[in-house]
This record gives sequence, C-alpha cells and structure tokens, in this order.
Amino acid sequence: MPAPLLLPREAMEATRVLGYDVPVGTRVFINAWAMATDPEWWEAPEDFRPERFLREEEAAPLADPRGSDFQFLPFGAGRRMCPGMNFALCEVELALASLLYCFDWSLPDGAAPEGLDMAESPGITVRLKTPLRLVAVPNSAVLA
Ligand code: HEM
Repeated sequence: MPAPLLLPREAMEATRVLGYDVPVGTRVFINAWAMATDPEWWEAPEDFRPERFLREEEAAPLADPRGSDFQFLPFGAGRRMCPGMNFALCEVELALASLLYCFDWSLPDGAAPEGLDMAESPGITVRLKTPLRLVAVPNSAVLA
C-alpha cells in the first residue's frame, strides 16, 4: 500500500461508524494500509505474495486497484481518488517491462529470494525497510 493514509476527508453529515458517533464536519483519516492488511480479507497479509493479485487464481480475493474494492485502495477511492491512476498504471508497467527487457537481474553474493527481507517501513509513503539490492547485467542483444 504506497500511501497508508489517504487524503483527509470531512464528514458531510452526522453518521455512526462501528458504534462511534461521527459529527458533521469531522476530519476523517482513512487507514487504507489497515484495510489492505486486514486478515478478514487477506490470507497471511504480511507475506509478500504478489500472485495473490492474479485474478485467474480462484482462491485470490477480488482486488481491483481502481477504487471499488475497499480492501485494496492503492489509488484511493471516490471523488478525491488519484487522478493520475491510469497514467501511473501504464507508466509503472512500461518502466518495469523496460527494465526486465533490457537487463538480466540477479541477487548479489548468491543470496536467495527466500531470504529477502520484504518488511515495510512506515511513513507518508511506504517503502522497503531493507533496500533491495540487485545486480543488473545489460542485455547486450538489446542494448547494443
Ligand atoms: C503508482 C503511482 C501512484 C499512486 C500509488 C498514487 C496514489 C495516490 C493516492 C492513494 C492518492 C489519495 C487518494 C485518496 O485519498 O482517495 C493520490 C492522490 C493524488 N494523485 Fe496519485 N498516485 C500515483 C501516481 C500519480 C500520478 C502519476 C499523478 C499525476 C500525474 C498523481 C496525481 C495525484 C493527485 C493530483 C492527487 C490528489 C487528488 C486530490 O487532491 O483530490 N498521482 N494518489
């Protein structure tokens, strides 16, 4: 979850959430990170399992990133959701595809993928606690 707390909202009318009264005008922070790591929705939420997002997997929960599945809101939801979402989704795919196409990637010093520390570091944006270090060997057939 890149932005753990979404942009602040303000309650437009008085309401009641989980037994708590929320008066009109209350500043509300949405903890999208907590929703994205809720064990009620996610099996072993702390584990790095990118395959859980493959829709073909029957066991995978529904997790569309476009703001309709509230257990996964990388771009937020509603009127304040990220206006750059479509651009970002294309951009990330293009950058990742280019890196994979142009370089052969490996872990340094014979490290094994299973040993990688995928723990997150909290903040306004989330990042890996331990930086991921990789060896990139240019693919000479492509970059020549
Ligand atoms: C992977 C890349 C990106 C991620 C994960 C991301 C995520 C987010 C999130 C979570 C929000 C808050 C949404 C909410 O509170 O409901 C947001 C807001 C925003 N994003 Fe992005 N974003 C990304 C890329 C971009 C790009 C490329 C642009 C512009 C070209 C952009 C422009 C904005 C703007 C202007 C807002 C504030 C919208 C408002 O004030 O209503 N974002 N983004």
